[in-house]
Amino acid sequence: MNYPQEQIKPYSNDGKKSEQVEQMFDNIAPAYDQLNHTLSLGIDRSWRRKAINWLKPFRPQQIMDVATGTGDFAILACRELQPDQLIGTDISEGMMNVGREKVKKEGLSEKISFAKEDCTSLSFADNRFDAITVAFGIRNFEDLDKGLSEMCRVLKPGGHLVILELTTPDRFPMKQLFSIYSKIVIPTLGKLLSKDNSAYSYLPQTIKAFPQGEVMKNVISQVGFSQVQFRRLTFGICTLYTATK
Ligand SMILES: C[S@@+](CC[C@H](N)C(=O)[O-])C[C@H]1O[C@@H](n2cnc3c(N)ncnc32)[C@H](O)[C@@H]1O
Repeated sequence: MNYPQEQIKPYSNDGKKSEQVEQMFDNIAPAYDQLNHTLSLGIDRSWRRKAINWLKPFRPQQIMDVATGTGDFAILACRELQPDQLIGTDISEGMMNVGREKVKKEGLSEKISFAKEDCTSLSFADNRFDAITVAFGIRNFEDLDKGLSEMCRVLKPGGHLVILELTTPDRFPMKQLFSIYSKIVIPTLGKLLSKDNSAYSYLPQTIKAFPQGEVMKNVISQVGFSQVQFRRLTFGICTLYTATK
């Protein structure tokens, strides 16, 4: 299926979305961590914890963190879940280079490795991982169905998927407040701190266009996952989706 966010590109209507997304994240990589925690007022840390806590009872040993970026989720997941191996994958080497440094500083290089992989066409064998995590990345995929199908393919039967994604609150007054925040605060601060004029306009546009809640639950189910559930966090600014293969 075609989804509206797949047509939204950071820089130009021409050219491949994935190439523009890669270039955008390479550009903003040095500023990403600071901007991320500033724009979310630090709440992203508690969202990440909730996602990881959901995985705890399953004790996954082989984990892939898709769209791992600068590795925040991978590092926390490694500390909390103590897997044998965690592979962070992403299309942006710029983002992963920041992550590689952080992993080294944290003394986790034995456990966490990084690999350049586009999630819509993964090089891993079928049934390779016990768990797959994706935090704030899936919205950028050029082909959402393909990305989800690939995750399903490389997950073991009975393995678990957890997705965190930004969403739009649907109730007063958070709906109105979030609208102002995403139209004014995010692009202005983003432009100032990242020096990329387009990146932080692209961000709110894709949040608005991306399938949410029940619609997203159906999208995840249709590629082959079962027991798909979702939970809105912080008035619906973020949604946690969980599923089993
Ligand atoms: C907003 S960042 C999120 C980074 C990290 N997961 C976090 O929680 O901070 C989104 C990441 O998704 C990556 N990404 C976008 N499209 C991708 C794709 N098709 N396959 C893999 N990674 C992708 C980007 O390069 C970027 O690093």
